[in-house]
Amino acid sequence: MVTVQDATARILQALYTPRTESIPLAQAHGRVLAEEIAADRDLPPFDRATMDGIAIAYQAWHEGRRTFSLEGTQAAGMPSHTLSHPAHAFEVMTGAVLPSGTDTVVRYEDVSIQDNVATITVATVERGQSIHYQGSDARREALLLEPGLVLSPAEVALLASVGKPFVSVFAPPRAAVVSTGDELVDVDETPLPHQVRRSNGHALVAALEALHVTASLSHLPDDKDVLQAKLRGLVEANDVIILSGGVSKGKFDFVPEVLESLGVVKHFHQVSQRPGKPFWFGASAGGKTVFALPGNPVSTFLCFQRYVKPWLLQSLGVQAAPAYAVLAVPFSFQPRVTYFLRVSVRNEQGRLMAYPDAGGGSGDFANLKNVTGFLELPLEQTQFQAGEVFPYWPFRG
Ligand SMILES: Nc1nc2c(c(=O)[nH]1)N[C@H]1C(S)=C(S)[C@@H](COP(=O)(O)OP(=O)(O)OC[C@H]3O[C@@H](n4cnc5c(N)ncnc54)[C@H](O)[C@@H]3O)O[C@H]1N2
Ligand code: MOO
Ligand SMILES: [Mg+2]
Repeated sequence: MVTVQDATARILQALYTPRTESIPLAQAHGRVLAEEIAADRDLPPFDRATMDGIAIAYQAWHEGRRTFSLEGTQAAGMPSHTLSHPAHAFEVMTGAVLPSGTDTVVRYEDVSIQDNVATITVATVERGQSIHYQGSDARREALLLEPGLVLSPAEVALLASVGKPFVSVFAPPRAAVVSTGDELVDVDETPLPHQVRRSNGHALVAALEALHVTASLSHLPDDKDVLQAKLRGLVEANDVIILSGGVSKGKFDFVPEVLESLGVVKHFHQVSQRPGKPFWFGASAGGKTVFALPGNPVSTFLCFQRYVKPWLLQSLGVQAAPAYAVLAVPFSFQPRVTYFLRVSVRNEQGRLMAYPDAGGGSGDFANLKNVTGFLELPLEQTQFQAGEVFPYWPFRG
């Protein structure tokens, strides 16, 4: 038996090394960047007018000039015009290059124009106003993005602006989800009175999909020989296998011994936690990682969120900040194990307040629909006060 902390440390020592792949920008959202992205030009690439109005030479204003003959219009997308006389001005549009010879933009609202002469109608004009200067956001060749970043729409914009129609991202691992159990039938089957429909595998595949990992799904019986034959092939063909069921003390819980017979070395079996105590974790010499999660549905689900997801993210170099929430009401829990309390978290004036809805044990997965995640209550404590802050493992959003 290991603690949650030991289990976490051992899992995070067994990261896999992802391959990289080049994907179109349109598919980049949510993927993890695998290359450094530098500015290919200054950002912005030229002195850019930020208001529609007129561009003047400030010195003329400073010397008392208020009326300016207009030489023409500098539209966005046109090469820079040049002012021929400091007492003149250009009309200039937002997004246009500042005409050379000018250094200040006065917006239309502060100007009146008649007979091609603009008169400034406000009392103050600052030198350089309403200009977004070349290179003021980033210089050419400046590092903008680093590997390990989960690409949001904001970075998609940046990638587009530096001319990246394709981007290098970390490829997801080849992943297989395997549920086990003779009592379980498929979703589209009608269970006999002693059977139940299997759900864990579907939940795991969906949870992986949310992380851009497409996993195969299979179901195996509680039969040592079948498990051995099928798991051998799955371990060979994948980087990570996530099993559910067959890891506890039952007469038909063959998963750990079968995995070891296939050369998957046990890193731990059993964690001092609830739910999910019978969790088994191992890796093969060939760098294959196996999470054998306890079959009770809430245990399977919790172990994925608490262990598999961080393993995957860290393998991709993602530095995910831990989340915390405030226990909203007192709670007590007796055995000295880490307790993952089901909670519904609400943001109350900027504080994430966690309201327990513990449910009816680790078989009660219907209750997961009421909650937003798990609060990790440490094994050192049995009484937990309202207002105490604990790690929080959300599974929504
Ligand atoms: N003598 C002991 N018995 C048990 C212990 C123990 O320490 N000593 N631990 C209990 C705990 S905690 C858990 S969790 C379960 C884990 O058992 P297994 O990993 O061996 O899982 P199974 O026995 O195969 O199944 C348990 C339970 O979950 C249901 N299940 C499994 N897979 C699915 C699925 N894909 N979809 C829906 N439901 C599933 C299964 O029908 C069982 O009801 O062991 C305790 N026993
Ligand atoms: O993990 Mo078990 O599900 O604690 O009951
Ligand atoms: Mg069992």
